[in-house]
Amino acid sequence: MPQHYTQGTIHIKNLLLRTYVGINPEEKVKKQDVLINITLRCSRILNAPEGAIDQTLDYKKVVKTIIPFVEENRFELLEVMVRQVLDKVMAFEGVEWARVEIDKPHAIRFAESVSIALEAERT
Ligand SMILES: Nc1nc2c(c(=O)[nH]1)N=C([C@H](O)[C@@H](O)COP(=O)(O)OP(=O)(O)OP(=O)(O)O)CN2
Repeated sequence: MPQHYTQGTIHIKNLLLRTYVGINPEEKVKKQDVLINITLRCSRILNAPEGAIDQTLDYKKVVKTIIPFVEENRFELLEVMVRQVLDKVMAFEGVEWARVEIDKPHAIRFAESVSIALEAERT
């Protein structure tokens, strides 16, 4: 007996990319690691028939959109990168809600990492 699935989320975990991010002069000439975690809610994944990739949200398309966007652009404020990545995720049809968190490892002396997270909901 099929269940009544209530909520489906896709988690893209620890996508490790390199890009220019920072306000300091040396950060504008040397790429740094950024670690991206994305959680998105999409009802299409609740009942997509087996093999019917066209009836769900293809998480590979999300990843393959984010990778070039992050690696081919330059960012100063981390929150601007988060907002712009979140906008890219929300642009996918079927995404109802999403959270993007981006870590900048070793951004601050004595701290393992600094991250900023933002969420958005389709209204
Ligand atoms: N909503 C879903 N989307 C996708 C699913 C899925 O099960 N549900 N599955 C896939 C693929 O199976 C993916 O997991 C593996 O695909 P692939 O090996 O092509 O991904 P890579 O990024 O490793 O491939 P590249 O060689 O780097 O292009 C996709 N979406």
